[in-house]
Amino acid sequence: MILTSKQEKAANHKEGPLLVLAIPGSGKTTMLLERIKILSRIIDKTRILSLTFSKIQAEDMKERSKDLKSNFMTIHAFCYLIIRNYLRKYNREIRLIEDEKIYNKYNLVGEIYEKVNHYPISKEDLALFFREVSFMKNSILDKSYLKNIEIKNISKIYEIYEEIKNKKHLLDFDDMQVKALEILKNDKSILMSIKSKYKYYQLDEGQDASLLQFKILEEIIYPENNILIVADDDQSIYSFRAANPSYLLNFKNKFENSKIMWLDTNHRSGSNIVNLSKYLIQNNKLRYDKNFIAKRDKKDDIIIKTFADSSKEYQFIRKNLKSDEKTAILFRNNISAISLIAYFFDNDIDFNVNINVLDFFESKIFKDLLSIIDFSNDFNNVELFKEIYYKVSSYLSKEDIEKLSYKAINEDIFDYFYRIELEDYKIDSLFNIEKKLKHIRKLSYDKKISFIYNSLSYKSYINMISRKYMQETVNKDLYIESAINFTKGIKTKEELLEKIEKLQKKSKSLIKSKLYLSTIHSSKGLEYDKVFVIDLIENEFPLIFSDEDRKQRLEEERRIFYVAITRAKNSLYILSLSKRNKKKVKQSIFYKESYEILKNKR
Ligand SMILES: Nc1ncnc2c1ncn2[C@@H]1O[C@H](COP(=O)(O)OP(=O)(O)OP(=O)(O)O)[C@@H](O)[C@H]1O
Repeated sequence: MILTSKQEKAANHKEGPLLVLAIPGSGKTTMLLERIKILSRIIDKTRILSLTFSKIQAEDMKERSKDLKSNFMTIHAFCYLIIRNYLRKYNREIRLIEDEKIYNKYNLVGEIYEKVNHYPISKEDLALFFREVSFMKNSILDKSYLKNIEIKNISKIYEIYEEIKNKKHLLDFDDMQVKALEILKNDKSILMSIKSKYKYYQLDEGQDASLLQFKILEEIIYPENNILIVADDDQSIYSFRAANPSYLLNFKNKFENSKIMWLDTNHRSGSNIVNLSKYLIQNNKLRYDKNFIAKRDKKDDIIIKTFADSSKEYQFIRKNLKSDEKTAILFRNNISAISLIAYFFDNDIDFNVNINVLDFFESKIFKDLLSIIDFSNDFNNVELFKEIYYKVSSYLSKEDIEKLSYKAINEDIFDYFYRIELEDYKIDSLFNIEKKLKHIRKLSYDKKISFIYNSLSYKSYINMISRKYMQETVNKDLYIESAINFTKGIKTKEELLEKIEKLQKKSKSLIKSKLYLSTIHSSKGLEYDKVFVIDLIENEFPLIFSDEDRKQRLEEERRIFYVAITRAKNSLYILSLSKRNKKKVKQSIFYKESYEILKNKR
């Protein structure tokens, strides 16, 4: 491969700080790997440290550099290395509680929450707790940040969590970074040992790094500041994880003698894809303006289409798959994968999938639906009834429910309510619910779900639930459609669990297929011959839950779409639907913007 003059100039950079701002496919990673080769003529390769944000990217770099025996690491792995040095030096022990089976951070916070609030924490609050604490630590904010988070007694829970970790020498991933910075600042000998190990530093995907991560870098590169950072502010899609691209906008002031260079030639995609991405991202205002040059001669194709429903969309995808092309089907919501997977299962099409499929089956909506179905087969079950009575408009109060403690174990809940004192309107609603639940017993799971949603008032309940379930409320039709598609024709719970297990196994297995199903976030940094960006529907993509910072959020969503379309080398498909769960839906704003750009062939 012959490097362009700009790539060559960047790859030949040696001393001092350099920021390379680049467009997608401009060979950032290619240039970084070339730079290792060039530097290794004057220094041992192991003295060059290449850092990146995600494991997938670090693996990709390693894979692409095969025989370049250099150091490629995620920032987290690097922090772990610093901590290991520290532990060895002081003969101490620290335990990671990130993914330990029994004693992990989730169990620990769960226990603390229950002690403080006297009831168990919900799955959603647990995820929110760690998301916000991580954001706070990565942004180097103090704990007053937590005051505005909607979790009961969060500050107290946080303090106890920190105290226990301190006492028992436990660390989670975010602590690892905080601790690494603390060690570098306070322990000169460890700092010096790291400094003497490496001479040149490179950071890929710099737009994803947080302030805390930049501070760690600053400590180790000082005073030579031999750092090369490559970044594309238009591909910054991790603001929720405290990515801080504004640090880079300040690069010139931060480092004396720093240089900035631009890589503006796209070597990946054909000219149609490059042009579309160029004009599309210009709809964002908060960005560096850039040049876009399309280098490849090979003709590329862009197809933009709207289908009546998702099954038509899948049929179209299937018709356009070729087994010898590396192909990605990319989506904004990981829930989008569920129906697609069900379709591929039914049609014996092999694929790789990199999402945690269990998230869907553990989601509130899916669990609620299963509880209602389970109760329909077991009218004696008080525990199940307590979970569902307010989700199917029974009008029963908490006091009514408490009376169930007087019910005989084998007595039917409905019969019990009919024989005790209860208002007429409640009795009427119970008659109705009983009749409908008996009706669904003989239906297959997909039909049960459709009936529960439409005729058992679950739809009204889901519209009213708390803001914490915004994802479910906003995307309720996607959830229901996915549940219906996945359970099509399934008659028993055993059959359903079997299918979920099969899917789980599949998501963990290594397959030779060239077809990848992925969220857009996980596709960053990667490339495919053919890319389908699916489900471009208003409300589903952009996915914005509140009006707060709407403008910025929309720009971040547009960057996500931009990452998706710039993964394609030869063919790009932009696909939308006119119906979701049999309801009319509108095309995403990004679909419309793309359509306009393509129509005007600017
Ligand atoms: N000088 C070049 N000549 C020909 N092909 C090149 C050149 N530089 C890079 N490429 C090719 O272009 C594609 C994109 O390169 P690379 O993945 O390094 O880009 P990137 O800037 O890291 O992309 P992104 O930011 O979109 O992830 C790769 O297939 C690579 O082999």
